[in-house]
Amino acid sequence: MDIRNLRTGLGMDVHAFAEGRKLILGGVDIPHHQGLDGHSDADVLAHAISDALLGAVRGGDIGKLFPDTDPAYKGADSLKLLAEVARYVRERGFEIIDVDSVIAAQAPKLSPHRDAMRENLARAMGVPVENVGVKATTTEHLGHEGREEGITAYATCLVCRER
Ligand SMILES: Nc1ccn([C@@H]2O[C@H](COP(=O)(O)O)[C@@H](O)[C@H]2O)c(=O)n1
Ligand SMILES: C[C@@]1(CO)OP(=O)(O)OP(=O)(O)OC[C@H]1O
Repeated sequence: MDIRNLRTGLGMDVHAFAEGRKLILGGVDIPHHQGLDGHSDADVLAHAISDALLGAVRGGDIGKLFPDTDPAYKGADSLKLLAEVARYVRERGFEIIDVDSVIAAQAPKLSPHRDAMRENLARAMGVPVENVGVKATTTEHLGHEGREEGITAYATCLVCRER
């Protein structure tokens, strides 16, 4: 492998909490008194990872591929969008090597769901689960996450151009 073919990507996304919505993170339906608002299922983690991958291949961003004005994506399963992004990355000649992420959420406690999220994300991207990291942190009650107004997710990835 020629290291000059390596590319990194960085993604972040924020969604606000809303009553009467499900909380879907990494494709896991997490029990909570409120969920995240959005045009899609508002899976902020899947969106941040999608943007990291798109950034690494200079492929724009999730809103370019899946406009939030398009009724086709109303209530969309973001794991399916992530799988489409992974296919797009491969079509552009890149292999997905590694993905890491962190979710900033004051509540709920996310660590019990970590491995289920990793497995869903890995399956969607077609990579081994060992190559997908998910972490969680509170923001010590600071900012919109700390006030439980919303959740932020950050992701990085490493890809390699194969052809
Ligand atoms: N929503 C969250 C936030 C954090 N965790 C876990 O707790 C650990 C400590 O968090 P601090 O913000 O106090 O540093 C963190 O490392 C996570 O393991 C969590 O599960 N869910
Ligand atoms: C995923 C998409 C799909 O319409 O929907 P949203 O749930 O609005 O999520 P956001 O991260 O705000 O924008 C990306 C959109 O492409």
